Amino acid sequence: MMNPTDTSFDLAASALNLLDCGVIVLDAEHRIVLWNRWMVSRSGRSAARVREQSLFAVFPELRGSRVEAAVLAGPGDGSTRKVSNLEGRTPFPLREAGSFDGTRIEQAIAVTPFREGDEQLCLIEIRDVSGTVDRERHLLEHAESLRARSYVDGLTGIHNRRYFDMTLERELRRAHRNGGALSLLLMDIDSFKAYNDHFGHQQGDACLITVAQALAGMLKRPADVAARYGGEEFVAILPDTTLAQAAGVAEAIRLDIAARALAHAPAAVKDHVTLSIGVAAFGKDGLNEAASLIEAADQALYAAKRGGRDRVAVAGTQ
Ligand SMILES: Nc1nc2c(ncn2[C@@H]2O[C@H](COP(=O)(O)OP(=O)(O)OP(=O)(O)O)[C@@H](O)[C@H]2O)c(=O)[nH]1
Repeated sequence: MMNPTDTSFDLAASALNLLDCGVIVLDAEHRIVLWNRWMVSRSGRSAARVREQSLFAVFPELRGSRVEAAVLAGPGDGSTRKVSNLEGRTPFPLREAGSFDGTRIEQAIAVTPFREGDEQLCLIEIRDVSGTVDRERHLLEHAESLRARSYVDGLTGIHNRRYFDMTLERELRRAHRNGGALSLLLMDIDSFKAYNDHFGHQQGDACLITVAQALAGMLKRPADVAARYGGEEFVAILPDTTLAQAAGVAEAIRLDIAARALAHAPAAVKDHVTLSIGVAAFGKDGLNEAASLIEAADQALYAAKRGGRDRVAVAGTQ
C-alpha cells in the first residue's frame, strides 16, 4: 500500500473525493477500506461509519444480487465486470445528494478485482446514469408516439391510408391462410364539393370528422378497421365477414349517417349528408390481392354513384 505520508497519496485522496462517481474498495473479506465523498453524499453514510464493515452488512439488499456475484467471483482474469445492465439499474440504495427519501438514482456499476502487494482487493465504481436513462425513456416514448401518430389521420383521428394499406395486406394473408372471409367497404360522401362550396371548407372539415367518428363507432368487432382513404372517401376492412354480411354492415352505416340529418348544400342530391358505399369481398372472382379487391370496391362505389347516390352497391352484382 502507499505510504500515507506521501504527498501523491494526499493528492490521490483529494482527487478521489472530487470524482463525479462513487468509489468503494473492498478487502478480501469484502470489508470497506475506501469510500469516497460521492458515496457519502448519495448514501448518507460517512466513511468513518462504514469503514471496516462488510459491504453486505452496510447494504444487506445486495445479497443475492449480481453485484454480490461479481464481487464474490474474485480476481478471475482481472477484468472489469459491468453489472448494472444485468439487473435493475438501482442495486445500491443511493439518492441524489441531500435527498434521502427521493427516488433512487439509476446506476452503471463496474466491479474490478485487483491486487496491491499481497492484498486481494476489489474496486467498485458507481456512476449516476439517471439523466441518460431519462433521455432514453423519453426517446422511446417519443418514438412510440410518432409511430402511433403515423397511422392516424390528422384531421379525423381515425386510421389513415397507410394503416389501411398495411392492415389490408395482413388481413389478406390471414384470409389466405385460414381460407376465411374478408370484405371491404369503400365509402364516399355524396356531393361533398357542393357541401364545401356552400358551407365553406372549415365546416367541410367538421363534417368529415363527424362522419369518420360515426363510421369508426359503427364497427363493433375488434378486428374491424375504419380508415380515411383520402379526401371525403373512407374505407372499412371487415375480417371474417362475407360479402352478404358486409352488404348488411354497409346498409346499416348508410342508414346511420342519413339518420343524423346533417344539413347538406342545396345543390346536393339530398337535403342531408349521405354516403355511397361499394362492397367487395376476398375470394370472389379471384379478388385475392389488395389492388384487385380495392378496384372491385371502387367499381361498386362508382355504380352506387351512378345509380343515384345514397346507396350501397355490391361488387359483381351490378
Ligand atoms: N373540407 C374538406 N374537403 C375536402 C377534403 N378532402 C377533399 N375534400 C373535398 O371533397 C370534394 C370531393 O368532390 P368530388 O370528388 O367532386 O365529389 P363529390 O362532390 O363528393 O361528388 P360525388 O362523390 O360524385 O357525390 C372536393 O371538393 C374536395 O375539395 C378535406 O380534407 N376537407
